[in-house]
Amino acid sequence: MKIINSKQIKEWDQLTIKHQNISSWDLMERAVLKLTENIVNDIPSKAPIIIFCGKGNNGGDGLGVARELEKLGYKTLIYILKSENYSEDNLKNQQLLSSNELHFFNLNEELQLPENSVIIDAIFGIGINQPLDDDWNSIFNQIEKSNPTQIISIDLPSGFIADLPMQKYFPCCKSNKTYTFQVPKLGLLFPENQIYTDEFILLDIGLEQNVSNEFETDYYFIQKNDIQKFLKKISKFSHKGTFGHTLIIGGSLGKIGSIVLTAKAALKTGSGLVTTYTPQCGLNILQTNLIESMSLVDDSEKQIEYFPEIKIYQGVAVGMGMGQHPTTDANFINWIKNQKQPLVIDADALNCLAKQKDCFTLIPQDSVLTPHPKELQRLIGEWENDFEKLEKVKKLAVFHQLTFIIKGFYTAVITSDGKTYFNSTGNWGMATAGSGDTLSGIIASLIGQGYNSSEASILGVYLHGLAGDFAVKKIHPHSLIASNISDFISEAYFYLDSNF
Ligand SMILES: NC(=O)C1=CN([C@@H]2O[C@H](COP(=O)(O)OP(=O)(O)OC[C@H]3O[C@@H](n4cnc5c(N)ncnc54)[C@H](O)[C@@H]3O)[C@@H](O)[C@H]2O)[C@@H](O)CC1
Ligand SMILES: Nc1ncnc2c1ncn2[C@@H]1O[C@H](COP(=O)(O)OP(=O)(O)O)[C@@H](O)[C@H]1O
Ligand SMILES: [K+]
Repeated sequence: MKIINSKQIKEWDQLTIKHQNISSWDLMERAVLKLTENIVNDIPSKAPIIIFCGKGNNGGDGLGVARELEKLGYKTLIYILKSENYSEDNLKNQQLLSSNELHFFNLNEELQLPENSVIIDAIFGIGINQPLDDDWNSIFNQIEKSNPTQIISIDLPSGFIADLPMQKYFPCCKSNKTYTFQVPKLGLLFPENQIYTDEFILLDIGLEQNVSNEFETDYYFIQKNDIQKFLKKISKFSHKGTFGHTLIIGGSLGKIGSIVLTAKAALKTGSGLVTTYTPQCGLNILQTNLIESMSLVDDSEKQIEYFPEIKIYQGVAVGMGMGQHPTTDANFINWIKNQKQPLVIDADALNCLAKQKDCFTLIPQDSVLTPHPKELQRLIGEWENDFEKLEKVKKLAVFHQLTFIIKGFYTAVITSDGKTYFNSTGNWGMATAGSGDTLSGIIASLIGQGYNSSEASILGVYLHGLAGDFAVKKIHPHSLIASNISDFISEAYFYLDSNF
């Protein structure tokens, strides 16, 4: 699914109105019904509800929801911003409510807000592209002080600017949940913006799909149907060779577990053969814990000193648990600069590269780098905000023809053609030791199975998160450990095979 900016969404609304031969009111009514249908599941039937409405169409949505909730027997208190210029559909919605139900407010007013209410925030949506006046802080503070049981935002937390960096001092309503229409808004996907809403939920309001080609973007949100489109078909004549031979290079004394995890993930993702290359201390551990894998060992007991020939392998991952012994570091650099085939580069291999000047020139084209935020910062230096981070990485990806995976919630895959794919699967239970090692194994396996680096990264990140999501249905997120993720890759595949 494409992620487009606020201006494009407004154009999309207009094109939908034209192509579907409906009015803007009809579209708002669709939004209102979808919102109500969802919001009623969030609200206990007796809960006091306060709906804050602005003067534009976001306020119009809020007023419409108030009307529908009242029809269902809920009691609502409606506050609407006093204004001279309401949007047409906002006014029409006001007229459908009796005037004594509407409380008009000014920014400098003390409001009478009952405590422990559910607040619906429909003041601003995608209609703002600059920060709100500081005066808004008084309203947002009063909302917060009233101890609401939950705050639900419509389309965006009011004051949130979706397409530009937010500054902590910009006034903004902070909510527990945001129902956002049709497509995710870019800023909602950034880790630095998690303070504005705990989660967002997409609501499909039937914007015209036939016109979505009109909108150019470099940003995508990856869901099941996107992934299904590029899954390879399997022939019944397939054999071990079809699914590739994956090599996992890494480990050091005390960190062999990371290689067990990576190799297990590669096997569970479907590699035909998996070989590991570790220092000697890894041999017994691997041969005992993962009998399906084959082991090669370095001459050295505790850390890798000589890196292997990799030509016969179709997928190669390097760096997990490798440590940063000076000999390992020096020989890794000598080795990598002579490689021609794409590698999945993780953990200590990234840390080692980060110590080199112009490190990206040493990496074979089409390689995949999988840094977590700290590793990324070592590689590219500081960034001011997440927009700048993405721009920095995009430039490097295009210039050096690499794929970067920035890990976290909504992991971002930045490909060598400058596009960014945000992942929609995964959960906090996956913030556990070795979860990244598992991801590297999945991606190396997919490259071994013939996916190109971008496809393997997008699919791998999705599969990893999905396996984690299936895992937490059976295992509490606190108790989830990395090897559990691999155990649920099978469930993830079943789900992708299905059409529901
Ligand atoms: N037909 C449509 O176009 C649909 C629109 N929808 C809703 O409409 C919203 C967009 O509506 P609007 O375009 O009216 O925008 P908003 O309702 O988000 O805000 C617009 C109002 O805010 C004022 N404003 C803008 N920047 C400001 C600032 N920095 N400080 C103070 N005031 C500012 C504008 O003057 C205008 O009155 C969406 O977020 C969504 O909730 C939905 O009903 C779906 C259909
Ligand atoms: N809160 C979260 N939500 C979703 N995924 C997460 C979350 N926290 C971590 N992850 C995922 O878990 C993995 C952690 O990787 P990493 O930090 O490299 O772990 P390790 O070094 O222990 O293997 C990444 O794929 C990341 O996207
Ligand atoms: K809002």
